Amino acid sequence: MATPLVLAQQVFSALTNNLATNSTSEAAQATPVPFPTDLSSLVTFLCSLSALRDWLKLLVFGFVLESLRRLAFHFYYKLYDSLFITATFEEEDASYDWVMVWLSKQPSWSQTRNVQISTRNFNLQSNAILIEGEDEDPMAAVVKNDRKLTYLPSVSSTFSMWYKRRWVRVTRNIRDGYYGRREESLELCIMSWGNNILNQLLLEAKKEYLAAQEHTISIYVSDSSNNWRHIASRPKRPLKSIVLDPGVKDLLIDDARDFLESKSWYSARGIPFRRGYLLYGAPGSGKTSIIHSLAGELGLDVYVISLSRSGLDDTALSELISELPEKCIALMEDIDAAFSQTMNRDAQEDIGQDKADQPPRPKQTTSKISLSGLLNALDGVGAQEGRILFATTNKYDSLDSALCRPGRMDIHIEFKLASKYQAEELYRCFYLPDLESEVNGKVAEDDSGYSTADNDEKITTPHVTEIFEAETLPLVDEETRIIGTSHRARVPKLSSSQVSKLAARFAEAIPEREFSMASLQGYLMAYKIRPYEAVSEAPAWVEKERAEIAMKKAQPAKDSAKGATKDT
Ligand SMILES: Nc1ncnc2c1ncn2[C@@H]1O[C@H](COP(=O)(O)OP(=O)(O)OP(=O)(O)O)[C@@H](O)[C@H]1O
Repeated sequence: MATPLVLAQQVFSALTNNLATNSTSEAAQATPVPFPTDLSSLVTFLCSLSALRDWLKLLVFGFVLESLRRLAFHFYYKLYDSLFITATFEEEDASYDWVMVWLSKQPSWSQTRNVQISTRNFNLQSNAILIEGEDEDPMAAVVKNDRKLTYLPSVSSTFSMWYKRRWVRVTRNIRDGYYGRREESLELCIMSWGNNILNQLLLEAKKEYLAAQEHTISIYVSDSSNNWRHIASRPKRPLKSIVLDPGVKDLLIDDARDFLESKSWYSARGIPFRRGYLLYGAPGSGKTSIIHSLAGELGLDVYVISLSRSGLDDTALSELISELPEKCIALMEDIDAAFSQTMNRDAQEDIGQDKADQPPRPKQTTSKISLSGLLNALDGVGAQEGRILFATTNKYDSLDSALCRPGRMDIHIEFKLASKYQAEELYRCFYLPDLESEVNGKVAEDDSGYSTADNDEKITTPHVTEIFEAETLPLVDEETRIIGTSHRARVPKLSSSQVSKLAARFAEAIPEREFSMASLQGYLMAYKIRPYEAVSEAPAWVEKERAEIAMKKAQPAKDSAKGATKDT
């Protein structure tokens, strides 16, 4: 049997003979080359083969070339990194809006030859962004809050601009995200050694944005991918415009303010820095309104957690709550509605036990949230510190006591139907013009809502209704009937003592705790410019409403009686 050494020698001699045949050297053909036995002679031997030598040269040359290329790129990126700061902003992030608004305000954009013209307001109230000269447009003065035009960087193109004597390259990209969704991003590349310039730019953009948002609150909801998404900015509602029983508003605002200032107190005692308020009671009594108003007063954004959102389960809810920012209002409206069955831990046992003589009714749930999932999300390890939770419900008694206990819901406030006091205050809110000026920080003389009519002396007479009768909408023709009041009509100028007197009379006509504030507001809206009639016609309205409510109550009884007759 041939040993490996013998085999190697045979292969070697075949190879050398072959190489020798190809070469022209006769001598090489005649004298066989001895097989090298040590390493150095093997290398010398290999190098003596010219083809192999060429391959080796090529290999070394390629290696050196590739190394040089890599080195050059390495130094290029190093230099680029130290010369340029690159920042990317994703569309769903708030910082994207800041920078877009900031960019739209840069004068250099109006000089650019390739821009996108947009009417998007980036969640701002209209006039925060606008193109030069738009304010001088006479049309803009008439239609005050129309959509303003802005210059924006066009998509997928690159622009250069100067910021504080630094060269900045702006690129706006669009790519296809999940589920075919279009995802936008913005890239700023600033030529600067230090990071400070990026911080300055961001601070400037944020400051400008927040200044423009001063009179608004931002509302966020969760989207189908379980991310918080900004959906709207609403004007702040003045606390004054919400009429609650005496002391309720003060209690809420003082408590929330004190909580926000007590972070160190909580951490010193190891108590989770969270506060929960449960507002319950009659529909249309101002629960949601006071929450939005408080958000404005405290300068917090509102994050609406819709427990009945499809696809929301315990894990997703936990994730959502843990992603709340520090210091915000989390709002869970109609907390009972996520669970169509009675919302307590013994719910399973309750199923079908409403009526002993009937077969159990299968109860449907629209939500995948369980009560324990909700409780864990509210105060589990992932729950955000510093948040204020507001939950509202019309069915207080159906809530589980675990959900309502202090630590989760620290303060429970009942909202009842309107008292006489609330009716009186609501009337005053409606007809006193001061409130309007407080909201906008100026007197809105030409706003149709509360501005004065130029026929003062006529209006203050007791026969004022006749004047306004003439201002209501005329009949267009014989057949067309229009019900309502023209918006061109003006409310009469009333002194505060007159309003007080009328408000007291109005409150007299409204029964205690029988109607919701929302229905009273609806009634007063119909008499927006007729304060005297709002008072004189209130008793008739009360009777009409009572009759309607009685009829609605009687209807189900009638229907079931009809059903019973049919069955027999
Ligand atoms: N106390 C109040 N003061 C002033 N306006 C009120 C008050 N209560 C209700 N309203 C008005 O009624 C409307 C409905 O109010 P809101 O949505 O706050 O009631 P709610 O109690 O949250 O009702 P629901 O329980 O049905 O959600 C709003 O337009 C609001 O302006």
